[in-house]
Amino acid sequence: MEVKDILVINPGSTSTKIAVYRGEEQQRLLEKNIVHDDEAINAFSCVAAQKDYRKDMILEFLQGEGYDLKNLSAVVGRGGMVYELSGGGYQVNEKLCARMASADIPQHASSLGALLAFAIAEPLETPSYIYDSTMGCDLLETVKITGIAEVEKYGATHLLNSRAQAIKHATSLGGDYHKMQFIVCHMGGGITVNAWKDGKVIDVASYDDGPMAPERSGGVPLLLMKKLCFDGQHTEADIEALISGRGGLYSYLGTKDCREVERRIAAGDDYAALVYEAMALQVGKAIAGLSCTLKGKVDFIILTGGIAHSSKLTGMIADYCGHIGEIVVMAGESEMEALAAGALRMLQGEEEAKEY
Ligand SMILES: Nc1ncnc2c1ncn2[C@@H]1O[C@H](COP(=O)(O)OP(=O)(O)OP(=O)(O)O)[C@@H](O)[C@H]1O
Ligand SMILES: CCCC(=O)O
Repeated sequence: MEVKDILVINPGSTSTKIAVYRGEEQQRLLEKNIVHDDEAINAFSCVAAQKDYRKDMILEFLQGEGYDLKNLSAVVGRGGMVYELSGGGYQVNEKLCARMASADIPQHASSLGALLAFAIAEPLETPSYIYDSTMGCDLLETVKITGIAEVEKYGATHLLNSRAQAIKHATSLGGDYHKMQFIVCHMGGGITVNAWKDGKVIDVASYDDGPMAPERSGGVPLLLMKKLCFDGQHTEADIEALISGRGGLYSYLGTKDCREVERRIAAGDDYAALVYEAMALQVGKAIAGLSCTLKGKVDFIILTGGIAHSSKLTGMIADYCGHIGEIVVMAGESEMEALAAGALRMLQGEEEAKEY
């Protein structure tokens, strides 16, 4: 089939990134990072309720650019927090949308990817997809055992960017990432670390059990968490915000911006230096833990995401875990290109679009 354009939608907690890629060459025609007003976002009762607000802003932008939606061959969104998904791509249908909007899954802006893609594509009778959902890991059965029989570990991670960077690095080595064993640590507002074998994520240190991050708590000793949960002062929403949104660096230093933390350290702020060192240590410990899942055979360790721009932090992490394998810094992310490339493969039948 002739591929015209692919609209890519990547919803984040504070912004919706969109881009239009043209044809098999994937030439980027348009792109925009729509930044949302904090107050507007906070006024919604849940993430799914933001769908029409964000959809209208996307359509307004495209209309303003004079873009004709009839040129779209597909719309692809970031995959969200549905536990049952595995890696790769899915066709979006009503059942998947209902699950992404359900209150039973963790609240995360990525779940809007399917809802927005479907809402825009459906009236155009155009296919919609998600690719590499945040929950699309293939955890080992042993990894799923938590220590409490009622609850099973799930794998929430930055799968999309991790796979994109791993493919890039493996290709630069002249290899196939399916045949390599490695660890990817994505460091943005949240930090997640994942272990890869046979082209799949088999273990994860996530934002609720892994390292602290600019706005995430990471794993906190359970008895201390129990105390906070039952102290009569914290609501469920407060606890959720401490885990994701107001935890991590923000909780200690009142900022989520690592550049600001580094400015404070340079100005002699010992407390900022202590907290930043703790974050580097926790990342190093997560990488070391995952090297155990890979039984010590680690071909490389990729540090990626916005914070990987900091040579200070990547140096501190390498200091803790450089003995485990070669550290490769790939700052930033390639999520938009990865979504477009996934959609193109599905449109062309090179990769199966799974059905939920
Ligand atoms: N040059 C730099 N040095 C240090 N930190 C940086 C630099 N550039 C960006 N950062 C930090 O990267 C973080 C944001 O990263 P990024 O933009 O990848 O996150 P995000 O997209 O908001 O979240 P996520 O990646 O978790 O979805 C911020 O803490 C920011 O301060
Ligand atoms: C859930 C994976 C991405 C994140 O931590 O935000």
